[in-house]
Amino acid sequence: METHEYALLIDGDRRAAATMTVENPATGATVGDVASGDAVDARAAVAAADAAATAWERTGPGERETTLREIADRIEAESDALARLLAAEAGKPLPTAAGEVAETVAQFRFYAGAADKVRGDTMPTAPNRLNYTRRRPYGVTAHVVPWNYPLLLGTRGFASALATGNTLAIKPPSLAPLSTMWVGEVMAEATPDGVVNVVPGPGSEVGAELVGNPDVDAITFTGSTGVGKGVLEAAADNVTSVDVELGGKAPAIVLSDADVENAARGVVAGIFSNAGQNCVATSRCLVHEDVHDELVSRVVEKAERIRLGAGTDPDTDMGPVISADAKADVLDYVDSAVEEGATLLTGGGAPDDPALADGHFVEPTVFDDVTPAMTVACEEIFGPVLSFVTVSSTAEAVEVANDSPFGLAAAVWSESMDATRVADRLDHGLVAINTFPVSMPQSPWGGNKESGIGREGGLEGIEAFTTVDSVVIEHDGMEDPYQ
Ligand SMILES: NC(=O)C1=CN([C@@H]2O[C@H](COP(=O)(O)OP(=O)(O)OC[C@H]3O[C@@H](n4cnc5c(N)ncnc54)[C@H](O)[C@@H]3O)[C@@H](O)[C@H]2O)C=CC1
Ligand SMILES: O=C(O)/C=C/C=C(\O)C(=O)O
Repeated sequence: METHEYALLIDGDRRAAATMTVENPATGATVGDVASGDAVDARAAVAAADAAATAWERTGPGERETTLREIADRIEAESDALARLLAAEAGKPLPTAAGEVAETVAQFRFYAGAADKVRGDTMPTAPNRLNYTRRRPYGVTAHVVPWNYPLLLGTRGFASALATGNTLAIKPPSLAPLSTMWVGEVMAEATPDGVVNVVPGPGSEVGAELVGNPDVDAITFTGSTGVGKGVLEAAADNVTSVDVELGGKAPAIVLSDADVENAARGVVAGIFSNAGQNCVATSRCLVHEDVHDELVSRVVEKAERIRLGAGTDPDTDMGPVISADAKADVLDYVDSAVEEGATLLTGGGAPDDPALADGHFVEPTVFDDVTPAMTVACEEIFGPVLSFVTVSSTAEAVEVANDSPFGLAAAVWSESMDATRVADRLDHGLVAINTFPVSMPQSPWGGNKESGIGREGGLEGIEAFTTVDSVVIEHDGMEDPYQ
């Protein structure tokens, strides 16, 4: 298979550095090599973005719209190859990778269309006075990107920041960095030098420098809650604007009047897509006792039909998890559930197929008899492990769903208005009814409580990357205040 090589991308230059090798988590085969930068490189990226900021802000929205459309067209033209690269480096099935590339293109087009719709307000104040607001880009924006949906999650920030006239310093994920490099190169080629800078490297060096650099004006970070709290502290030190999207423990609530087959499809897709490595993965299913048996049997039957394999194999339904460490963590959670008294219904280990022996595979795993206090019902697993918690009323389902430090996403299945009543009471930033949570370019995205601060996506992405200045005009001159 073709391999990919990427250098650091700073101020329009491709700069060499020590490299790190990227492996396919399904096979261990080398997918490519990427330069690994350090704090000095990250500072150079910020300096380049700072130097380019004023000129980029002063381009008209029409020019930025054209640029974003060019980027979208180019990614679309290369979408098959980019999807194959993403499938290889992240292990996700090709249709999932292709869907992520398609959404990347759609995000660039959405924000291209939004570039000339960044508006302010006029406010009534006093008879001879006009007060209006204008939105301005922050300036230099730092983007720390995760590996689970590097294109979808990265582009949400890249496209809205560029459309609103900001410049970018990007830290791709350390695992699966190559597709971010690809999109970074496309963006850099379409924009003046310094507008887009990309520095892969260790999070503790490159990421920490970007989020702690006083010349960065806004930060967007997606990743673990632990690292996210450190990012918030670094932002506080410099009083930098910051959005963080962190961990989750999404409840899938199935009420007694749900269409059980529809719910089973949604619960299975919600937990097993991307091998459960999804911050909105519906990893705890709060099922009403009246439909418990039917739902559980349908879910187990579907989980057992999922075909494991390499992302690049067209027969694959679910790929591996991202690394050997991730696999060990997921299997530790499985052990904890067994020790704490849950009933293992299917899966629970690595597959015994010798063809999968070189990959970090975990079987689709389903537990029943889970209580809300068990570790698997409380902590983010980031793997293909579903826990059934039985509830006996809608009120109990809402209480259990909200009793979590996380508040990112939830899903509700019901054929009645109970679905919207429940949605109304959930303290989660994203609620899906009769489907599972998915991202769309038009929709705001983000979490409550420890799942994050701020919203990106949709027109909220425009707000996330602009500051509001208020301008007051006195039409008839001032009275002398000292007379
Ligand atoms: N909300 C989400 O979508 C995601 C959640 N996670 C959660 O995090 C767990 C660990 O995954 P990781 O990729 O290791 O997440 P992480 O939080 O360690 O890393 C996320 C990104 O931050 C960077 N980073 C690391 N240390 C940093 C620092 N001090 N300052 C700035 N940036 C830094 C990393 O290089 C990476 O690009 C997962 O098992 C999952 O539970 C991970 C990825 C995405
Ligand atoms: O829309 C999807 O399929 C997945 C979206 C996942 C995220 O936004 C996330 O993990 O943060």
